[in-house]
Order: sequence, then C-alpha cells, then structure tokens
Amino acid sequence: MAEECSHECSSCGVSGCGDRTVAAPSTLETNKRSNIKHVIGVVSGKGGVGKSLVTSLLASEMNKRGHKVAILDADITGPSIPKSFGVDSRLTADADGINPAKSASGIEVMSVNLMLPEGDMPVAWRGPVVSGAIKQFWQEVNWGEVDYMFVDMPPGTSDVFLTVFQSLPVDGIVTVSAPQELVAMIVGKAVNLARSMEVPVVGLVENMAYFKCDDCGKEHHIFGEPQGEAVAAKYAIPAVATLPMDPNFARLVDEGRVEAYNVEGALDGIIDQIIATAAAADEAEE
Ligand SMILES: Nc1ncnc2c1ncn2[C@@H]1O[C@H](COP(=O)(O)OP(=O)(O)OP(=O)(O)O)[C@@H](O)[C@H]1O
Repeated sequence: MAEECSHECSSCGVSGCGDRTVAAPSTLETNKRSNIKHVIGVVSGKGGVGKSLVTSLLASEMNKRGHKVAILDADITGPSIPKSFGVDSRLTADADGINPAKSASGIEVMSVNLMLPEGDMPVAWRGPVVSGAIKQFWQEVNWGEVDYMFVDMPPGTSDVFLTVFQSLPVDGIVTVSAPQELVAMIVGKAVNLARSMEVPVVGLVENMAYFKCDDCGKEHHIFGEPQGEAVAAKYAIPAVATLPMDPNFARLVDEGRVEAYNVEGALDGIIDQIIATAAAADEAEE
C-alpha cells in the first residue's frame, strides 16, 4: 500500500498493492425495447488482421444456427461492417430510439457509417467522443430481442477497449490474429487486458493462415507457419479456428454479401464455445 494512501484505488498508480479494490463494472442499461442476452467482443491487438471479417462471419454462422444476432460496430473510426453486409440504408428513429439496419439474413447492424451523409466521410473523433458514441449505440438503439450481440472492437487496447469492457456486459471475447510472431505477441496484450477485467477469452481465430493453390491444392503459408494452436495453448484459449487467405472473402465483402461465404465448419468450435460460455453465464446468474 502507498505510504499516504487516500483509498482512491481507481486513481492510484501503485502497482502490486495487496489492498487494491477494483470497482465492479457498472454496465449501462439498454432502452426498454432492447433485451440483449449475450455480448461477445471481437478484438485484435493490431489493425488489418481481419477482425471485422471475423465479426461478420461469426455473426452469420450464429444466425445460421437460428439465434437472433446483432452487430455493434465499435470500430468507430474505421467502420467496415455495413459494407460487408451491403447495408447502406438511412437509419430511422422513433420515440424510443434509433432502429438498427438489417442485413439480408436479418442480422441487426448499428454503425456510425449508417449515420453519415456519405460513407467515405472521415470520423476524426477523440477517444471520449468515440466512447460516448458506443455507449449511445448500446443505450439508444431499439435492438429488440437479441440472443448474441457481436461487438467489432477497434484494433488495439485503447481507452475505447476499456469503455466497452466497463460499460457493456461482455460475456467473452474472440481474438483475431494473423500468423506473424509479432501479431501473436500483440494478441497476448489484448488477452491479458480482457482477463484483467475478468472477461473470458473464448476463442482465437488465426486468419490468413494459408493460401490454397487452385491448381495443385497445396497450402502455402504466406505469412509464415501458423501458430494459432501454440498461442492458444500459451494463453489457455479453449477454441481455435483457422481461416485461409481467400480472394472470395475480399470479393464478397466488396459486394456486400459476406453472409454468402461458406466457412465449411471452420468456426464451429468457436461458435460452440461462445454458446457454452453464454450458458454458463446464464447458469451463474440463476
Ligand atoms: N482471410 C482473408 N482473405 C482475404 N482477404 C481478407 C481476409 N481477411 C481479411 N481480408 C480483407 O482484408 C481487409 C482487412 O480486413 P478487416 O477489415 O476485416 O480487418 P480489421 O482487422 O477489421 O481491420 P481494422 O482493424 O483496420 O478495422 C479487408 O479488405 C478484408 O476483406
């Protein structure tokens, strides 16, 4: 404990103090038209590794299993979810709040890009404004009944990361990596931050792990040997998935038809783990 302790643990910089108390996160209420049962954050320690693509695919796979699914695009300054799903309709609102957009298969989507006059307008907001927007998406959108909400997080472990974990009742995170050693190390930062906030890490997706040659069928490890299994073992992550580098991803994202991609069961283990984590959370609440 610091020599002159003010008992203000939240503002104290002394590490390793045995008397530190961590304030329980006070999650925000949603509006009366929302009943969001489970929230899964999709994170990556680094930009451009395919986090938004994985968010879209996880949401689509969960939707295909018959669950009601929504995506909150918390990547406020680099929002790409509406484009992936071909959603560009103007949002409507009523006395209760903003109505989310809906994808072709019925996934609800809320993103700052749906509020801009033009999709290519930049969003150069400072951290607190970004955090405020995410809170508004949670509180002021008429989400309705949602079994699983996926939150596409901004890359890295910024203050927005903390906002989401402190304001939304996140059940677990899925972390996305590409197979470079540095990226794997960065995954560790996101995992450790989530754990320090007592949020379980339910899965690791190693994206762009290989490229399969159309002609000979051989798998080429363009970014080096896959290391998802090793990283998952190191951080005790229960489910691992591997996705190839596939031009069809980029094409379907460009066409706004990400839901049409067939992942051929590659994400089943992670989807199962998300459902198991949600069931455990429900049981603990009862
Ligand atoms: N496995 C893949 N095969 C081919 N293209 C991919 C793959 N994964 C992602 N991409 C493409 O790479 C680009 C970046 O992907 P994405 O936007 O999902 O990354 P991100 O991690 O969310 O980026 P940021 O953190 O900057 O938002 C997109 O154009 C996407 O279509």
